[in-house]
Amino acid sequence: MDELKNYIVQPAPPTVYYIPNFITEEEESYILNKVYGVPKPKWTCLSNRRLQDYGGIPHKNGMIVEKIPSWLETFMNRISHFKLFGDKVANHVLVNEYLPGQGIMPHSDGPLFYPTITTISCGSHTILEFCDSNDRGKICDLLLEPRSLVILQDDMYTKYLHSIREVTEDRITDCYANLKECSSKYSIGEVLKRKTRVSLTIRNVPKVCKVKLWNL
Ligand SMILES: O=C(O)CCC(=O)C(=O)O
Ligand SMILES: [Fe+2]
Repeated sequence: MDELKNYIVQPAPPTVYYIPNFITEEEESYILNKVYGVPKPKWTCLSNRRLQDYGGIPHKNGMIVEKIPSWLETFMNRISHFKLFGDKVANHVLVNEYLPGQGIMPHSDGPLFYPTITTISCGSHTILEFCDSNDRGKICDLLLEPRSLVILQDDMYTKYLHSIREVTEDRITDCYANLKECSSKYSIGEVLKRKTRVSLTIRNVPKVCKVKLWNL
């Protein structure tokens, strides 16, 4: 945790860490190859995005644990190293794919996860927006660059909702809370076109059940 203190995003409510270039370009291509190399049934298709679950499907009675491929474990270990999940390690990865114009409605990740979200972005930037859960008033926006890691905890997990707007481009404003932490230097007014973004959301599901499989 201590090594994260240089990455805290100050104008945002507690707590946001933003690490640009958390992975290299080679690792980004490697992740994209693995994500697109799965058999088609691995994808769950929703109306406005596709996703893949690794580690199991979180459930209130406990997640039935599934073996995670070793290529993903490499990145989970890199996250677990920060000790963000109490005395536990990451045990679940949600892969989301967004085409330009796709997004996700305001929501909170809820009680099935330890209240820390860590997300690696691949292939495109996006804008992650936060709003108040009562009046939907804007709290802040974060510019997530490709290859970055964002970590959300505390009020940013429990109190506010997060969302991604269904747009194909974003105009840079000085309102992005992490603009000065970004690796690229953007000019105000510049327009960034969204490409296909694949995000890896790496979390801990505290309640798991290991089913015993009998040989009948
Ligand atoms: O893709 C992202 O960065 C956010 C995904 C998300 O909020 C979720 O799946 O709960
Ligand atoms: Fe979420």
